[in-house]
Amino acid sequence: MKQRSFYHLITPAAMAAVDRDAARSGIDSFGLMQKAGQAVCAAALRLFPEAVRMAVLCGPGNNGGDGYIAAEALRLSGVDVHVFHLGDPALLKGDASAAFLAYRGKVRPFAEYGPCSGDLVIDALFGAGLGRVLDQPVVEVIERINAASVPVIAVDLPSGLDGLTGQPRPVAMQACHTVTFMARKPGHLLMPGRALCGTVEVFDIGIPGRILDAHRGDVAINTPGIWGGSLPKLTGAAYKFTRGHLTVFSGPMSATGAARLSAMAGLKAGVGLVTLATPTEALCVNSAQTTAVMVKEVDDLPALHEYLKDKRMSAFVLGPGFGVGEKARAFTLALSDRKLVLDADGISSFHEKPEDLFEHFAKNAPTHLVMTPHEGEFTRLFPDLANEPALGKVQKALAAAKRANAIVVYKGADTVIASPDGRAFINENAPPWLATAGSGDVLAGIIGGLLAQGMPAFEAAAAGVYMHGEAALRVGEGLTAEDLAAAVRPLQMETAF
Ligand SMILES: NC(=O)C1=CN([C@@H]2O[C@H](COP(=O)(O)OP(=O)(O)OC[C@H]3O[C@@H](n4cnc5c(N)ncnc54)[C@H](OP(=O)(O)O)[C@@H]3O)[C@@H](O)[C@H]2O)[C@@H](O)CC1
Ligand SMILES: [K+]
Repeated sequence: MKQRSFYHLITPAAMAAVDRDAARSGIDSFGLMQKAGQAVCAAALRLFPEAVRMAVLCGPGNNGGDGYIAAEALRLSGVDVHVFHLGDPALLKGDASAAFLAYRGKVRPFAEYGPCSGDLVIDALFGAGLGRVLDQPVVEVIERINAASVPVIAVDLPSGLDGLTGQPRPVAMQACHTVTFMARKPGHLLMPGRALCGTVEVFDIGIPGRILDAHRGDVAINTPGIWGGSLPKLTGAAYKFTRGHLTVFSGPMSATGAARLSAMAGLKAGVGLVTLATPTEALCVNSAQTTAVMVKEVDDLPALHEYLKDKRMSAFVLGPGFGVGEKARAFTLALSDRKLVLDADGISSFHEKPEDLFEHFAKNAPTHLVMTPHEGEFTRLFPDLANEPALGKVQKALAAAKRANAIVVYKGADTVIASPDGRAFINENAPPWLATAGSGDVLAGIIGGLLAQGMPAFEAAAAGVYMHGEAALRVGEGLTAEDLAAAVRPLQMETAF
């Protein structure tokens, strides 16, 4: 697929390999550095023409080299440039050394830099080559710059930010703008990295696409450009039974709202029929509150087995408001050969023995289980992964997906959708106001609706997360989960570019 490479992210390690291959293929690596530094200069002049002085902080590697190129270009533009070097500039090697020699201004030791009002900081300390936790003196300067709130333009990555995990090591520069090269890295999208980068500009320094493609992994931005072709298609011959039948399990009398939100969202996502499977005690309240959604009593396991005899029931959502406990476990396991979205209480019910869940779904190939844990639920089911500081959110979600043989939607401002086959997407279209009570119930319903219409599980989960973000953007700030469910729309192929 031609456009595929555009959406893929590149890890810092892969970028280093790209760098090596570019040099081997005869591309002038100093020329790349010059273009990178010039792009940083252009961003500084464009965004901060009023800066009183520009302080360029240069580190010991090629990120520092970009800083020297930018500094010289700024100096030639008449800017009052002050360069501070971390370490001994005489130790610079290769292109970075050449960039240092090309700079015609004065260089002072890093420790002499103190932020002043009117400064613009150009942060060229560390980029993709950050290999360990920062030393204390560097930590202190970064903290001082962050506390002074002077604007910072970061070269490639805010220094201290791990480009793979999006985590600070242990602190990172707070940038208002980041200029990166050729492609974003996972750390530009994952939190808190995304917030530390400010706006991210991807500048093309001219590395051929074939070299980038050779090193791209399986992590991409969650966008219709990748999975749009798998979206349900409405044909003239469609009628309600050909558009799938979603079942959402309701909780007891006192907790029915969550399941109704899921049911409504599933319907809005385009599924032909939605049934709320409800305990008898909640029948009246569910019947009184639904119109397009049908209601059916399913009280216990025998009733569920009876219900499942109808093979037209194409997908299920279990968890929102359902209640944690034995009934949730038994219902989930009874659904192990069906397409299932397991959310909320459905996930938490396996807190004590997650292996029971994993074993029952282990043989499905390809998987048709989608789990949608938020941070707390993820920790309940995968405590070892959640508490492993060396792993980023993508690696955690991928490891969980493999262990559970499930699509894992690890929710948050930077929701990661991971597949047991090693593919992962990072979502970026969710506005902050999406973090509201009931929002997760709506998401589970959308994904269930897409599963019921025949979309493969990974693509359904990714598209569901994207449509959830779109619905929140459509409603705007101050949304409630009811507004959100009502604003869900099937994604049209025209918008799936
Ligand atoms: N990709 C491309 O095609 C292009 C890439 N370009 C640019 O190159 C950048 C990557 O350059 P890079 O590989 O030299 O890494 P960089 O970030 O400068 O750091 C490495 C240095 O830091 C050191 N060091 C590491 N961690 C440390 C710590 N915690 N505390 C202290 N020191 C630490 C490390 O030391 P060492 O580990 O070797 O002892 C080494 O000296 C990339 O971000 C982009 O800006 C552009 O020029 C255009 C073309
Ligand atoms: K940097």
